[in-house]
Amino acid sequence: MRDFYGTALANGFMLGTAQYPSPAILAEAFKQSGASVATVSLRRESGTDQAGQAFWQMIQDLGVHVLPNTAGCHTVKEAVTTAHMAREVFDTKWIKLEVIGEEDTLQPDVFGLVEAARILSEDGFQVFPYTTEDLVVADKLLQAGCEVLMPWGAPIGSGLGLNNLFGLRAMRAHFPDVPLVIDAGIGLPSQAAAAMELGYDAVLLNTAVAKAGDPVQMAVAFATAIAAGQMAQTADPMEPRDMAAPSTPVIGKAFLE
Ligand SMILES: CC(=O)[C@@H](O)[C@H](O)COP(=O)(O)O
Repeated sequence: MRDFYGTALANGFMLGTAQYPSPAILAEAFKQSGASVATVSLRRESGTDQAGQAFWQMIQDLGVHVLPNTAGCHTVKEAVTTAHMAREVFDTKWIKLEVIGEEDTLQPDVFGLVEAARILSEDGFQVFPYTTEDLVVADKLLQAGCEVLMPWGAPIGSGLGLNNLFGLRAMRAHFPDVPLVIDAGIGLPSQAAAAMELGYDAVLLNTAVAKAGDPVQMAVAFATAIAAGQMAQTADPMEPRDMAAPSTPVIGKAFLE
């Protein structure tokens, strides 16, 4: 697995912290799954009141890498301000940058995203941009200083999985050295496994775990699938072929060697 701004993660499971039935279930989902990164929205949780402080403390106590995000920001200014607040609260340079451009799909405003990425990178942030699978935008984000890209699987909260396999595969092939994370829209562990099999370095998801009937069990299922997908990828999977090929050996030739 590629490093994220020089940080090697124990696994490719990045888990969101919103919408759980209770803080105890959230904590247990992290503990049992071993997810290595927790992403936190500063705009949804109040950082100043007592409940907000307790929530931040609980996240810190999970002992995982914290990736604050700018979820809910619609302008460059909002996103940049939120990133600054996040750096103060969590004492980290990491920021998952979201600049939402369209309400029905929560599609990123890629123009605002590139601008905000440049401003934050120049200010010393290590930016994880939530983007589409557009290769031109990806290039602009890299030029703006991003060293990680996070293309969407599908719209946030949709659970539709990997909507554009061609685009996601092309992105992996086009940027072989860039750490890539599928962010958003993942509904099932099998989709997360497929992302890792494509050669992605991590998967970030929230809704599919938090909204499951049993979030803890679902988090473990995702952790298992992500590990399996990564293991399969490094085992050099076979190339699919159009024609049949007998898998039963001819007599007297059981092995290739
Ligand atoms: C938590 C977070 O950062 C979300 O904005 C993220 O994109 C996850 O999306 P899903 O809820 O679709 O998994």
